[in-house]
Amino acid sequence: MDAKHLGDELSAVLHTEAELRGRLAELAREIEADYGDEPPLLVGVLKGAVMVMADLARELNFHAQMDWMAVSSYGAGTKSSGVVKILKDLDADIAGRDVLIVEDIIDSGLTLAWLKENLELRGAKSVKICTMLRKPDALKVEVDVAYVGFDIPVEFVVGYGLDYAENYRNLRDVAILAPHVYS
Ligand SMILES: O=P(O)(O)OC[C@H]1O[C@H](OP(=O)(O)OP(=O)(O)O)[C@H](O)[C@@H]1O
Ligand code: HPA
Ligand SMILES: [Mg+2]
Repeated sequence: MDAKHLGDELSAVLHTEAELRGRLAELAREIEADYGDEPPLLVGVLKGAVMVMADLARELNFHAQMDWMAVSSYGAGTKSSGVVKILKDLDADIAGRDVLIVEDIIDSGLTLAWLKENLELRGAKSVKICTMLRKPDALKVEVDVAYVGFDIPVEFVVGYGLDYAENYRNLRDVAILAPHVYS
Protein backbone atom coordinates (compact mmCIF):
# COMPACT_ATOMS: atom_id res chain seq x y z
CA MET A 1 0.00 0.00 0.00
CA ASP A 2 1.17 3.52 -0.81
CA ALA A 3 0.99 6.47 1.61
CA LYS A 4 -1.43 8.28 -0.71
CA HIS A 5 -4.18 5.83 0.27
CA LEU A 6 -3.99 6.86 3.92
CA GLY A 7 -5.03 10.51 3.70
CA ASP A 8 -4.58 12.35 7.01
CA GLU A 9 -3.70 9.20 9.00
CA LEU A 10 0.01 9.93 8.41
CA SER A 11 1.75 13.19 9.28
CA ALA A 12 4.92 12.62 7.21
CA VAL A 13 6.80 9.99 5.23
CA LEU A 14 10.20 9.50 6.92
CA HIS A 15 11.85 7.00 4.58
CA THR A 16 10.59 5.86 1.22
CA GLU A 17 10.62 2.28 0.04
CA ALA A 18 13.55 3.13 -2.29
CA GLU A 19 15.59 4.65 0.57
CA LEU A 20 14.96 1.60 2.74
CA ARG A 21 16.02 -0.80 0.00
CA GLY A 22 19.10 1.26 -0.84
CA ARG A 23 20.24 1.35 2.77
CA LEU A 24 19.63 -2.40 3.17
CA ALA A 25 21.89 -3.05 0.19
CA GLU A 26 24.67 -1.11 1.92
CA LEU A 27 24.16 -3.06 5.14
CA ALA A 28 24.19 -6.34 3.22
CA ARG A 29 27.64 -5.54 1.81
CA GLU A 30 28.91 -4.84 5.36
CA ILE A 31 27.39 -8.07 6.65
CA GLU A 32 28.93 -10.11 3.81
CA ALA A 33 32.34 -8.57 4.51
CA ASP A 34 32.10 -9.13 8.27
CA TYR A 35 31.02 -12.79 8.19
CA GLY A 36 33.10 -13.90 5.20
CA ASP A 37 32.67 -17.62 4.46
CA GLU A 38 30.63 -18.32 7.58
CA PRO A 39 27.13 -16.92 7.06
CA PRO A 40 25.13 -16.32 10.26
CA LEU A 41 21.70 -17.73 10.98
CA LEU A 42 19.27 -14.86 10.44
CA VAL A 43 16.73 -14.66 13.26
CA GLY A 44 13.73 -12.51 12.42
CA VAL A 45 11.54 -11.11 15.15
CA LEU A 46 7.88 -11.51 14.21
CA LYS A 47 5.86 -9.80 13.13
CA GLY A 48 7.54 -6.45 12.56
CA ALA A 49 10.73 -7.80 10.96
CA VAL A 50 9.02 -9.68 8.13
CA MET A 51 9.64 -7.00 5.49
CA VAL A 52 13.25 -6.29 6.53
CA MET A 53 14.03 -10.00 6.61
CA ALA A 54 12.50 -10.60 3.18
CA ASP A 55 14.47 -7.75 1.61
CA LEU A 56 17.76 -8.26 3.49
CA ALA A 57 17.87 -12.02 2.89
CA ARG A 58 17.37 -11.55 -0.85
CA GLU A 59 20.03 -8.85 -0.93
CA LEU A 60 22.67 -11.06 0.73
CA ASN A 61 24.98 -12.98 -1.59
CA PHE A 62 25.30 -16.05 0.62
CA HIS A 63 23.02 -18.88 1.76
CA ALA A 64 20.76 -17.04 4.18
CA GLN A 65 19.15 -19.50 6.56
CA MET A 66 16.22 -17.94 8.37
CA ASP A 67 14.52 -18.73 11.63
CA TRP A 68 11.87 -16.78 13.51
CA MET A 69 10.87 -15.82 16.99
CA ALA A 70 7.75 -14.01 18.06
CA VAL A 71 8.07 -11.88 21.15
CA SER A 72 5.75 -9.13 22.19
CA SER A 73 6.00 -6.21 24.55
CA TYR A 74 3.65 -3.69 22.96
CA GLY A 75 0.25 -5.35 22.64
CA ALA A 76 -2.15 -2.92 20.99
CA GLY A 77 -0.67 0.31 22.41
CA THR A 78 2.12 2.70 21.49
CA LYS A 79 4.26 2.20 24.63
CA SER A 80 6.38 -0.84 25.51
CA SER A 81 5.12 -2.68 28.58
CA GLY A 82 8.72 -3.71 29.30
CA VAL A 83 7.55 -7.28 29.85
CA VAL A 84 8.77 -9.48 27.00
CA LYS A 85 6.85 -12.67 26.25
CA ILE A 86 7.97 -15.45 23.89
CA LEU A 87 4.98 -16.22 21.68
CA LYS A 88 6.94 -18.47 19.29
CA ASP A 89 10.41 -19.87 19.89
CA LEU A 90 13.18 -20.72 17.40
CA ASP A 91 13.09 -24.04 15.56
CA ALA A 92 16.91 -24.18 15.37
CA ASP A 93 19.37 -25.10 18.09
CA ILE A 94 21.74 -22.11 18.04
CA ALA A 95 24.46 -23.49 20.32
CA GLY A 96 27.80 -22.77 18.65
CA ARG A 97 26.26 -20.75 15.82
CA ASP A 98 26.70 -17.17 14.70
CA VAL A 99 23.32 -15.49 14.97
CA LEU A 100 22.23 -12.22 13.39
CA ILE A 101 18.98 -10.89 14.83
CA VAL A 102 16.99 -9.00 12.19
CA GLU A 103 14.62 -6.32 13.52
CA ASP A 104 12.43 -3.53 12.24
CA ILE A 105 12.97 -1.09 15.10
CA ILE A 106 14.78 -0.47 18.36
CA ASP A 107 12.75 1.99 20.41
CA SER A 108 13.18 1.62 24.20
CA GLY A 109 15.64 -1.20 23.48
CA LEU A 110 13.89 -3.42 26.02
CA THR A 111 12.90 -6.13 23.51
CA LEU A 112 16.32 -6.45 21.90
CA ALA A 113 18.36 -6.20 25.09
CA TRP A 114 16.29 -9.06 26.48
CA LEU A 115 16.41 -11.10 23.28
CA LYS A 116 20.15 -10.74 22.74
CA GLU A 117 20.84 -11.99 26.25
CA ASN A 118 18.33 -14.81 25.85
CA LEU A 119 20.07 -16.07 22.68
CA GLU A 120 23.54 -15.70 24.20
CA LEU A 121 22.45 -17.85 27.14
CA ARG A 122 21.60 -20.63 24.67
CA GLY A 123 25.29 -20.87 23.80
CA ALA A 124 25.38 -19.06 20.47
CA LYS A 125 28.91 -18.42 19.23
CA SER A 126 27.99 -14.79 18.56
CA VAL A 127 24.82 -12.72 18.59
CA LYS A 128 24.69 -9.51 16.60
CA ILE A 129 21.79 -7.22 15.75
CA CYS A 130 20.69 -5.64 12.48
CA THR A 131 17.81 -3.16 12.73
CA MET A 132 16.23 -1.05 10.02
CA LEU A 133 15.33 1.77 12.43
CA ARG A 134 16.48 3.01 15.82
CA LYS A 135 15.26 5.84 18.06
CA PRO A 136 18.47 6.86 19.88
CA ASP A 137 16.64 9.36 22.09
CA ALA A 138 14.09 6.80 23.30
CA LEU A 139 16.52 4.14 24.52
CA LYS A 140 15.96 3.02 28.12
CA VAL A 141 18.70 0.40 28.12
CA GLU A 142 21.96 0.14 26.25
CA VAL A 143 21.89 -2.25 23.30
CA ASP A 144 24.94 -3.03 21.24
CA VAL A 145 23.75 -2.84 17.62
CA ALA A 146 26.08 -3.84 14.79
CA TYR A 147 23.99 -2.69 11.81
CA VAL A 148 21.51 0.23 11.79
CA GLY A 149 19.54 1.38 8.77
CA PHE A 150 18.40 4.80 9.98
CA ASP A 151 18.26 6.67 13.27
CA ILE A 152 14.89 8.39 13.58
CA PRO A 153 13.23 10.89 15.95
CA VAL A 154 11.00 9.91 18.86
CA GLU A 155 7.73 9.63 16.94
CA PHE A 156 5.44 6.65 16.58
CA VAL A 157 6.13 5.29 13.11
CA VAL A 158 4.35 2.75 10.95
CA GLY A 159 4.91 0.88 7.71
CA TYR A 160 7.49 -1.54 6.33
CA GLY A 161 6.37 -4.11 8.92
CA LEU A 162 5.66 -1.67 11.74
CA ASP A 163 2.11 -1.59 13.00
CA TYR A 164 -0.32 0.35 15.07
CA ALA A 165 -2.93 -2.10 16.42
CA GLU A 166 -1.93 -4.52 13.61
CA ASN A 167 -2.63 -2.04 10.80
CA TYR A 168 -0.17 -0.24 8.50
CA ARG A 169 2.37 -3.09 8.30
CA ASN A 170 1.85 -3.31 4.53
CA LEU A 171 2.58 0.37 3.90
CA ARG A 172 5.64 0.45 1.60
CA ASP A 173 7.31 3.45 3.27
CA VAL A 174 8.06 4.32 6.90
CA ALA A 175 5.81 7.16 8.02
CA ILE A 176 4.92 9.05 11.19
CA LEU A 177 1.44 8.12 12.40
CA ALA A 178 -0.70 11.20 12.99
CA PRO A 179 -1.32 11.49 16.75
CA HIS A 180 -5.10 11.88 16.27
CA VAL A 181 -5.18 8.22 15.16
CA TYR A 182 -4.08 6.94 18.59
CA SER A 183 -4.85 9.70 21.09
O1 LIG B 1 12.74 -1.32 21.59
P1 LIG B 1 11.37 -1.66 22.06
O2 LIG B 1 10.73 -0.51 22.80
O3 LIG B 1 11.32 -2.92 22.85
O4 LIG B 1 10.43 -1.85 20.78
C1 LIG B 1 10.79 -2.58 19.64
C2 LIG B 1 9.94 -3.80 19.45
O5 LIG B 1 8.55 -3.48 19.45
C3 LIG B 1 7.94 -3.90 18.25
O6 LIG B 1 7.41 -5.18 18.34
P2 LIG B 1 5.99 -5.55 19.03
O7 LIG B 1 6.25 -6.06 20.40
O8 LIG B 1 5.04 -4.40 18.88
O9 LIG B 1 5.50 -6.76 18.15
P3 LIG B 1 5.31 -6.82 16.54
O10 LIG B 1 6.69 -6.96 15.94
O11 LIG B 1 4.48 -8.03 16.30
O12 LIG B 1 4.63 -5.54 16.10
C4 LIG B 1 9.08 -3.92 17.25
O13 LIG B 1 8.81 -4.79 16.18
C5 LIG B 1 10.24 -4.38 18.08
O14 LIG B 1 10.28 -5.80 18.17
O1 HPA C 1 7.36 3.62 16.57
C1 HPA C 1 6.93 2.43 16.58
N1 HPA C 1 5.95 2.04 15.70
C2 HPA C 1 5.43 0.79 15.68
N2 HPA C 1 5.82 -0.18 16.51
C3 HPA C 1 6.78 0.13 17.40
N3 HPA C 1 7.36 -0.64 18.34
C4 HPA C 1 8.24 0.11 18.96
N4 HPA C 1 8.28 1.38 18.48
C5 HPA C 1 7.36 1.41 17.47
MG1 LIG D 1 4.34 -3.70 17.01
